[in-house]
Amino acid sequence: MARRGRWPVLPVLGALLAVYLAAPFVAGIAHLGLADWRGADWQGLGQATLVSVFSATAATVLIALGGIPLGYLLAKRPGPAMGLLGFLVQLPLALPPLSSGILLLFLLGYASPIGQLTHGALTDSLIGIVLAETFVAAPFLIIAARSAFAEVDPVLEDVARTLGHRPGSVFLRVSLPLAGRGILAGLLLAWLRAFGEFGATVMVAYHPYSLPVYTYVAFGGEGLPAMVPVLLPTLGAALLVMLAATAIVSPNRRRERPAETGSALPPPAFALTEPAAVQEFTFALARQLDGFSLDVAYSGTARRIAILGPSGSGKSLTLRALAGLDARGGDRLVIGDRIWDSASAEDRRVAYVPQSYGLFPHLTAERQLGFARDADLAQARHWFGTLGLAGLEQRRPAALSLGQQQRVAIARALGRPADLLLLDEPFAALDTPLRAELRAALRALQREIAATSVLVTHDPADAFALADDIIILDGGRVLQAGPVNTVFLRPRSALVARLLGAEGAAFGQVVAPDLIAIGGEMTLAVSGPALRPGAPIGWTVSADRIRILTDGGLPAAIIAIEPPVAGRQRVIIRLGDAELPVIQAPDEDLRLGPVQVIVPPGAIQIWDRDAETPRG
Ligand SMILES: Nc1ncnc2c1ncn2[C@@H]1O[C@H](COP(=O)(O)OP(=O)(O)OP(=O)(O)O)[C@@H](O)[C@H]1O
Repeated sequence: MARRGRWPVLPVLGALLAVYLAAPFVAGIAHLGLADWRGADWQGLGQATLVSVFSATAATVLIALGGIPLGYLLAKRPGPAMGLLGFLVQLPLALPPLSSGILLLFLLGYASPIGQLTHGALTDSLIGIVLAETFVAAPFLIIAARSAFAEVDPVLEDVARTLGHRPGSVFLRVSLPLAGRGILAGLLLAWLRAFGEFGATVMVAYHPYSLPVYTYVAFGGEGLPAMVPVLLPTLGAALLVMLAATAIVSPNRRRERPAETGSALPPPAFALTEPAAVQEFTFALARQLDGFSLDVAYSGTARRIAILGPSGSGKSLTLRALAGLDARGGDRLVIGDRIWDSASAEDRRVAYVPQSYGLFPHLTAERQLGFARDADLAQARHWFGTLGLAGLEQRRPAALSLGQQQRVAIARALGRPADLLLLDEPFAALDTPLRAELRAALRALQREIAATSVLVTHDPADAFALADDIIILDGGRVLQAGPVNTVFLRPRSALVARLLGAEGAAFGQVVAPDLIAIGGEMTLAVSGPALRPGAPIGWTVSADRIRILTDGGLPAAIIAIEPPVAGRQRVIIRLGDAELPVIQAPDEDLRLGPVQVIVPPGAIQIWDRDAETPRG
């Protein structure tokens, strides 16, 4: 369809408004020549300007003192009471300033109790101007501060707590710096609003003249020609503050470039150390949330534990509870000789690395390392170097690749005394080669540290590589826990087998403690704990562990061949009564029909169907 002849409506509408907004300034320039420069009352104008600059600055200081904490509370403590408070403190913004002035007179005027107590000092005085300006301008800062604090990622504040910082210190070292730009912009806006305040000021404090009141009086006495000199201080202040605001809110001029990932990583340099002493690790945690309840428990002596479960099963909640975040009464947490049942996050010796790594965007890697309240900089630097990060000390997180960010977070977490290393989905954001590289680095690290590590993952491969014990979660409950191998070979149910990566499931019966019948008069030798002869079982095999041969294996048949995807080919075989997927390298010679297969006993997962929970 022809588009010619169409009016660009949106640009025209925008341009019209822009022209209207700029036009008064142009008109003002035209009046410069007509202005009565000689007759101007420069002394009166100077005094009024001083009054306005002083009062706006004093009001802004008052607004900052109360408005920044108020903005923080409004952002971080949601609830009906805070909602009501937020509504109330924004009301002055909605009121015509004259009405605000009347309300202030009810409160502070001569006839009010406060007015009588202060002998009228709060009206018709410089203090009165400051109070009127504070009332009208405060919402600008409160709103800006609330939005700026709301944008601070709560994970960063959580991480700061696990690094030993109390709430006041978290506020000063994390929340305030990160919200700083928004707050500064709000302060500038509040100053401008206070500087230009007329309506409330004229009601509360007609004297001494502030600049807007002086302007009004001069206009009434001398008319428009006297106005050009009067406009100068106002325009000057507005220009200065606008320039400052633009400089504050404009994005970082200097953009650091993230370093390369993958093969550019220097190899980790771990030392070989003696295995750490065995210690007890026990926890029992319960949380009742809106629509989700968590009730998990574990007890063992493994030093490397993986929590595996599908999305939304409660893995991160469990990890947060172990870190002492959202601590509740009734928790049980024992590690070695330490009992942390009711210890807060600040007091637990945990190294917590959340899924997003939780690096503070305003700090260089070096300063992240020294951030913990009880940071041992030498130890943190040791981990920094060991994890192959040397040379990146002065980089901020934005200039680090994801893999590097993860390792900085681990070095920071371990750069202080820690008995428990908590890692939430450490590889979730990484591509496959980097994943493998960092998995190897983490494995080496686990050997070197004395801390017990708990790794949250939804990938069974992570659990096999990095855990001795595994806890399988679903719907906030533990489905099974125990040594990785045992849980793999003897999952409690088909669901557990599936969560451990099994794709198909078949039925059979135990013939001997290490032999199962799978239909078609076939039997399979299996490994793992002894089975109960006669028991009905479910069984499956990891799809990538079955080998298809032309000769020398068990008789089977290929019943489906799927096209190769990403260098892997999936076929379905029939073995006994079972139909199982097999994943292997693409093979052009594969045909439907009889084949032979090898099924390693250690790849066969078996569960007792009598004992299987109904959920499976
Ligand atoms: N503060 C909260 N209030 C209410 N429900 C919550 C809260 N935090 C988490 N949940 C709910 O608790 C459940 C478990 O969340 P959790 O983050 O622990 O899952 P997860 O197993 O880590 O999932 P994923 O693998 O997707 O990260 C989810 O249904 C989630 O919506």
